[in-house]
Amino acid sequence: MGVGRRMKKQGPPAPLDQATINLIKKRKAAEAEAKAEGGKKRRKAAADSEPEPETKKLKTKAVKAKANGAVANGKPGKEQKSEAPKKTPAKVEKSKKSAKAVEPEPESEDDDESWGSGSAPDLDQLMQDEFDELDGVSDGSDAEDGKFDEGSVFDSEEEDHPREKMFSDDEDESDAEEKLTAANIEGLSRKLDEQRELEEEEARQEMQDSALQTNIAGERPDIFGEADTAAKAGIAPNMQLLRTRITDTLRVLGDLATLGQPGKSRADYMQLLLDDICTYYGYTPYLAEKLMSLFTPMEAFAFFEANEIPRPVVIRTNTLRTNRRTLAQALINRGVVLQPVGKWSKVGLQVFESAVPLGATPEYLAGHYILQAASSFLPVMALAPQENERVLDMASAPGGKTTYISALMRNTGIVVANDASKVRTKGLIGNIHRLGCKNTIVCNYNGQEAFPKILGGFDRVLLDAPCTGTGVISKDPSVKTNKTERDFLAIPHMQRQLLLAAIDSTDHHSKTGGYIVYSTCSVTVEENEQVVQYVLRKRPNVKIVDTGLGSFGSEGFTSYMGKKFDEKMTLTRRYFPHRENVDGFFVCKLKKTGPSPGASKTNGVAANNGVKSDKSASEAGDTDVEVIDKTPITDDNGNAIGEDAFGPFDEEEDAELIARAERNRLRRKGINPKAVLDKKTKKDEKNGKKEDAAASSASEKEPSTEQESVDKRKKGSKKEKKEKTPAETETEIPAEVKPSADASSSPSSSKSKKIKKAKK
Ligand SMILES: C[S@@+](CC[C@H](N)C(=O)[O-])C[C@H]1O[C@@H](n2cnc3c(N)ncnc32)[C@H](O)[C@@H]1O
Repeated sequence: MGVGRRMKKQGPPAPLDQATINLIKKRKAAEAEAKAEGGKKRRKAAADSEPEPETKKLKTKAVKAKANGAVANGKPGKEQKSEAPKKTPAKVEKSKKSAKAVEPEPESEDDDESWGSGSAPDLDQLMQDEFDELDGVSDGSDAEDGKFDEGSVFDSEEEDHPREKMFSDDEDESDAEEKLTAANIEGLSRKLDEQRELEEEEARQEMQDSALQTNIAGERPDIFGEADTAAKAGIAPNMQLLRTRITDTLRVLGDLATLGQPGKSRADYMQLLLDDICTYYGYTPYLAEKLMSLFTPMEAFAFFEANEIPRPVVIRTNTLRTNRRTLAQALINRGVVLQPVGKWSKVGLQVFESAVPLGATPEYLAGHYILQAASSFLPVMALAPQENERVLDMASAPGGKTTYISALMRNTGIVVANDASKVRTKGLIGNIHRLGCKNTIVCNYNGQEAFPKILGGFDRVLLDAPCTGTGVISKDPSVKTNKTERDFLAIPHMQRQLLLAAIDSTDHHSKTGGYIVYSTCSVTVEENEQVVQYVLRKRPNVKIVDTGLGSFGSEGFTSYMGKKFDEKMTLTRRYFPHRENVDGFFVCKLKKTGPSPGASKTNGVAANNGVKSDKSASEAGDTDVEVIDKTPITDDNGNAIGEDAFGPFDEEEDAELIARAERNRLRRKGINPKAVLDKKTKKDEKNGKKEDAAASSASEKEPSTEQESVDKRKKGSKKEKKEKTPAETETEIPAEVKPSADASSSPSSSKSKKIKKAKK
């Protein structure tokens, strides 16, 4: 298949370039200083290239504001960060690679820089390949793709749906890049400066690291003594000292035998590290421990650090309305400094500075772009929706992914955008209108209950599940303290049920699809691999398949804390702020291979298909989940067959028909059905509970009828008995067998309730 073909050729997207943003900020600060001192030549050159002096002033202000924002964001050590960005070994390594990657091609376009921190060893060559390939692909064709992988996914789709035909007359991509770069001359003029600064920073960091090494070499730092002293003093911790102790502890943990103090175990150091991280970064011990368990101590530190830094701002061109070149030009004219997010994506733009609010430009209001985190593109790229398909976005508000799906489908087919929150659907509807998505229907259901009961048989389903948000702490630091143990039980439970519903809503006979993508913006195993593992047990009719996102990101875990997961979990993808400089994300793609087996039901909805939950589900201690697989039944050619094409029989509907038949039967016998109803049931009937009322009152509230029935039963033939409907049995049941009759009535009752629920 085409999925991943382009990715193979062009290589994975490089991480977003935070270094460039940091450098721009630093450069601006230095620029201001230099100006105060009389100015520096190279800054003047940059100033000369600035077409509009007023805009430049504004930009400088914007940068300062940004820099201040960065300082204000995250309590501890912020000043330190803004002055000399703290670099973990991983970051230093990235910087090295970045500098190397950018260096050989000074004349190349901005893209190289924006992805210059890529970790791929032969990034230059990969970039070159990407660039070559762009010539054959139109700008608009990929425009819907996100900043990162969109390009590759989109390309993968092109084999079956050559979108370039629709948009190939947009422009020559190489020309577009050049024009864009020329227009964005300021960014280009900084390139060499930035490269040099990268190298300088790298050298500084190395010196700092080696100095630190020297300090502790040959001695065993008394880290615990420091901690005790501070604790005894009862004073607020000095953040600078705390940070130093964290790095010291990390070093000791790296060589415990040499540096560890006698009598102190690894666990002691880990506990100290955990405590210090909680104090320094402001996490609850519960969450800090959970997050630390995902990494080595050193990498955990890098992760916590990355959570203190905002991710790069990225916008996605909406190709339903424009193309990237036109958009970039328009924004540059407004004083936005940007560059293409990567050559493999012709729609993503990384924004470095903006003199105007990006959420209020005329282009924004006209729906030419949407502000969208780079990682948000990944699930949609993995979903790879095709034109003319039926796609369900099960938890869709505010619609970043929905609108992307819609655009990838070129406004063809149908996108059902659902969200359980009515309030949030307002934002969703706003985005759909603004971006001009005309193939999208919005609905407001609890995904667990509504699908596939109300609607099923989709070619593809995206479940971008509600989650704890541990991947987006830089955006929402409240996650550090407001997520409790209970959340980490309740939320994964909901995610499991939603994913089961997503699977059951997918048409495994789809000629073009049959795929489900599950994603979260959380990094915990409970919300990711464990959820997938659960549904693999519950639904043997799905398997994990390649996301098509190439080697970008890390593989999902195949084991965690003694738990073993499906070996294909390596096909799932994890993204981390400190590795890829994107929000933490998880993406898993599933392929449905057959109809869902009878399984279980959650949310207290009684099973109505008579199929019991499977063994594994019971073992897992889950409540039963009702499964109504509305996958159309088709012949070998995939053509729908007769009535079954609309799905299996609806037992709830049948129950209503049976109850009606019972009322008619009573009438035929000369009995007024209403006469057998007591006042209560009459009230119920008025409220629409006719079936329940008829059943229960006939069996319990009408002694004469019941007695008559018993007499009849005594005399009656076996044949008559056999002919009785369940409702009849219920009506005429002898007193001694009432319990079972009641039991038989209760599903009917619960079914009526469900009918009403569904109707609502
Ligand atoms: C991660 S957000 C979705 C973001 C969206 N996919 C986007 O790209 O803009 C999760 C969404 O799930 C919705 N949600 C929560 N519980 C749900 C449920 N049971 N069924 C459907 N949607 C639900 C929330 O209202 C929230 O909007």
